[in-house]
Amino acid sequence: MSLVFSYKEDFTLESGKVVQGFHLAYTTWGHLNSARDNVIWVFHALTANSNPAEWWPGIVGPNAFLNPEQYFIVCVNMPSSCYGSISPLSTNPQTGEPYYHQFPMFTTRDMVRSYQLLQQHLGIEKVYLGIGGSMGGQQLLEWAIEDPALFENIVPIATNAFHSSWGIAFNTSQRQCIEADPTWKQQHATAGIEGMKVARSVALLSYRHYDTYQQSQAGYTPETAHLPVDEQVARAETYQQYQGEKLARRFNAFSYYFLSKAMDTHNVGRGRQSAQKALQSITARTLVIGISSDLLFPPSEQAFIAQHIPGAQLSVIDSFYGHDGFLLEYDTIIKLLTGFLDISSQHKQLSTQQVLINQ
Ligand SMILES: CC(=O)SCCNC(=O)CCNC(=O)[C@H](O)C(C)(C)COP(=O)(O)OP(=O)(O)OC[C@H]1O[C@@H](n2cnc3c(N)ncnc32)[C@H](O)[C@@H]1OP(=O)(O)O
Ligand SMILES: N[C@@H](CCO)C(=O)O
Repeated sequence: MSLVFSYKEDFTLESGKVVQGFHLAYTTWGHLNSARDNVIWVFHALTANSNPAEWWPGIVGPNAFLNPEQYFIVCVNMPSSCYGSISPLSTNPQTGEPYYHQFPMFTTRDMVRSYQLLQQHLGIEKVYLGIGGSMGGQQLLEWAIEDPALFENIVPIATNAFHSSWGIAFNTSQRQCIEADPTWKQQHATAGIEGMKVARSVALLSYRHYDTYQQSQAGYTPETAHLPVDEQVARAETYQQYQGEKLARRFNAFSYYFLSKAMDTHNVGRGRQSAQKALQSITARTLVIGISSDLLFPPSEQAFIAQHIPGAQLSVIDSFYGHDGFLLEYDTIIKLLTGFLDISSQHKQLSTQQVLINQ
């Protein structure tokens, strides 16, 4: 069910800026059981939406591993995204016009603080499993630190505790692409869209891997393969162009810009002594998953997370997809989740038995 949560009060962001209310588009699927202990909270990454069945169909959906028959599944469209939550395209109550460039950036911590208000609204006191990849994993870690008692299990995938200099450099280059678009300073919803196409093609270089391109984009497009060498067009060339066009059909340059800024500021250690200390405060059972060929969030970042969360397990999936493997390696992720959650439910039964025996 697609829903919208509206918060009417002032909401103060980490930056000190105040938004006069906000709204969150979210999806719920299934029913909260009487024990209120079947909640799965899924966090989406940069350009996805609040419907995980669309972008994680192997993992979430009817008859899938995370299914609405068994669980109450919640996913929120992150603030700044153009899929229904407060964003640069929303009306600024102070001017009556869209925010556009004046949008107050939501950090990953601000996002989580907005989700906490939705959590209260939904009457959720416990989350059985929090799961998310990339920027979704960043929010999950923030929340597991903000409110350690909330999560029973967490599975952060292909993510980090603070965004790396390498990641910030990639994001900066992408914002430079948008800034170089002559329409970017204009006040309309499609400003910067040509720049965003180039930004996406730069981003693809960090989401894929040398081997992904070698295996899926070798050679020349069939239409030009017979032409003289100076007229041939490489598959990798049209692929890069196509990916930019494809995103421009469904996304917005303002959202892209502010989300990439938010990712850059992600640091669970901010105001908490250090990232290590912050991670140490997590009490949820934790499985951290990495992708062996991830150039953007390399496995060393997941090793760092697992090293500092008490009792955390680490699994690295051997994949040639690169960072986007977290969206594509369904079968392996499900295998890992099965092992991890089986043990969790055994623990749950055990602790219930212990409670009964103690009584
Ligand atoms: C509201 C929503 O739609 S949200 C749901 C969609 N988006 C998201 O969820 C965001 C997360 N998902 C993603 O980032 C991506 O979908 C991924 C990573 C899961 C998969 O990426 P894809 O782009 O689908 O796969 P891949 O990299 O193999 O590219 C396939 C596409 O490129 C095209 N393509 C492949 N090679 C070439 C080439 N040489 N030249 C031109 N086009 C090419 C294919 O025809 C295909 O096009 P299509 O998507 O229009 O069918
Ligand atoms: N490919 C992902 C971003 C990588 O985290 C997306 O478009 O959301």
